[in-house]
Amino acid sequence: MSLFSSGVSDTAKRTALRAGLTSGELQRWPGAFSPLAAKLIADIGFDGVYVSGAVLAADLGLPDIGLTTLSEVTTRAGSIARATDLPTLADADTGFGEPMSAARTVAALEDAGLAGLHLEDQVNPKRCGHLDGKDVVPTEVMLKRLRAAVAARRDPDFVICARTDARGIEGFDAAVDRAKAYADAGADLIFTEALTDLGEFEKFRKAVDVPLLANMTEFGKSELITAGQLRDVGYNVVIYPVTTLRIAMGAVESGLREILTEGTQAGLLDGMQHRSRLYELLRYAEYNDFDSELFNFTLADGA
Ligand SMILES: C[C@](O)(C(=O)O)[C@H](CC(=O)O)C(=O)O
Ligand SMILES: [Mg+2]
Repeated sequence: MSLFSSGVSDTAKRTALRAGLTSGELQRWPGAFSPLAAKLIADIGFDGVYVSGAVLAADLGLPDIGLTTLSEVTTRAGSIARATDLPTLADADTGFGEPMSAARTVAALEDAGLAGLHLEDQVNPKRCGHLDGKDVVPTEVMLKRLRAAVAARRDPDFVICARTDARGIEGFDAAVDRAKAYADAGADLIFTEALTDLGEFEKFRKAVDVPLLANMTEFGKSELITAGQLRDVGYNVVIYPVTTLRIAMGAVESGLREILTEGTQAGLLDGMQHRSRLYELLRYAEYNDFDSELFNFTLADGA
């Protein structure tokens, strides 16, 4: 029975994530801004779920500048991970402090049912990797962060992804050098932040032999490259971190404006997720196995 939480064990999800990384197929992980969005991502047929730090902060009404705490991230990421049978990777920013905090972050996210996390080499306070003015710590400092994280891991299948923000600061070659050092320190996956175009993704792929993750965030420094192109150059994972939130908020904003001017939401019904689709995603009818009084209604046409 997997109504109340995922039917797939944490270990099986981590094994699935690792199998995806070595499958030779591009793994596609959209960001889920909520547990419900994670259910939709699985239903549509994606390979995994991403929990974005930027989205988690925005959802709390905050900018993505390292204000969110380990507890906030663990609680929300855990709720998202539990809502789906897919593996979920969480954005752990810089690890919420010094290396020992990065280690504790691994323990907390393992306990919360995540399949993996990523740690980045930015200084605190961090900022979005696609903004100017960010900075990175020396390689040695990031290696301490990573080694602490790797040492804290109890499930050997829990994936530790290292993100380098160095491309926009120290240049492409420095980013490659850092990626190699991070892989040597035990990172299973490298997040190549803010590369500019397909040529750079291709060059990065040729320069290292560890699994690579591409960030297709909108309105940033990277050209929006298709899954087919990323697959062809040999990338292993693509995330669409903020995309579902941007889509939803775009629709919410225009809908709110229409309600304000028209005085009704009647013209918006076609664009809405129908009540019946929501109930399908929530598996509402199956809760009847516990209590047959729960789903004893029929939905009115057009309701
Ligand atoms: C991937 C990212 O770390 C995130 O938190 O989702 C962000 C995305 C964004 O702000 O567009 C980042 O690239 O820094
Ligand atoms: Mg982030």
